[in-house]
Amino acid sequence: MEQATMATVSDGEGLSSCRQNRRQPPAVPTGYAEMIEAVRLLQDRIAAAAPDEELIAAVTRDLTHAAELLAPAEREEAFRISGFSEELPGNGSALIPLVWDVVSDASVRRGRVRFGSFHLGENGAAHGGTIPLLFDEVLGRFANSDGRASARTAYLHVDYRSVTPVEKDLEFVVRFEREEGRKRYMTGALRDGERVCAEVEGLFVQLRPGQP
Ligand SMILES: CCCCCCCCCC(=O)SCCNC(=O)CCNC(=O)[C@H](O)C(C)(C)COP(=O)(O)OP(=O)(O)OC[C@H]1O[C@@H](n2cnc3c(N)ncnc32)[C@H](O)[C@@H]1OP(=O)(O)O
Repeated sequence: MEQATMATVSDGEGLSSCRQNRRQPPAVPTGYAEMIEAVRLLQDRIAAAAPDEELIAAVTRDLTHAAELLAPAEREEAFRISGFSEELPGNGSALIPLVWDVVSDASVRRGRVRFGSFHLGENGAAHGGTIPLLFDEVLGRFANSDGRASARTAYLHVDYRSVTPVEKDLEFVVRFEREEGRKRYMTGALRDGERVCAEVEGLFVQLRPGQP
């Protein structure tokens, strides 16, 4: 049985990774980032398409074939790559809106994000559920950074200030406000240029030893 090891991974910017309590994921194989990009593109194309029956049948056949190819490569969570690889845009998860250019110091983290057609709600605006998804990801990673023990989201309070456009590069900023015992208080904002799209306040609670 493959053995996982505990490890701390540097993110290359002098900040400790949030992985100190997790098993180190496998190295990212050549071409993996491109595969996830292809999944993102597929999600966006499916969301944007109104295909006819012939095209639906062809796409279903090819997707089923791709799923069959991947089946033998399934691994336990500790050995998976998608969603766990901080070196990849969006951590290699096609669920999370694409996040990149992330820079941070001890108390502020900034980056860019792009919601695709996959995340569309209506009228060019991102679905309301995708915005807490983004915030949970970027606040959660920051809350778990810098050598801290694992903490989980206790609450996220999201204020939708104006519409969040899809297919446009947006900016986010996240602040590590304070730490009180096991509680880590975070805030954040998502902007389209000068316009505030959404704001968030979140509490992350450090897990007790053995807490699931
Ligand atoms: C490399 C890693 C990268 C990770 C990035 C992604 C991060 C994504 C994070 C997530 O999405 S986690 C998944 C979503 N969250 C959950 O599934 C959490 C489910 N809930 C729980 O597991 C527990 O409720 C939780 C761990 C959050 C808290 O339970 P505990 O039993 O440990 O807390 P406890 O009752 O002892 O409370 C500890 C303190 O927190 C406070 N607290 C807990 N929940 C609260 C709440 N909801 N609102 C306000 N305060 C809260 C509580 O009042 C108390 O304050 P005091 O110390 O001052 O007394």
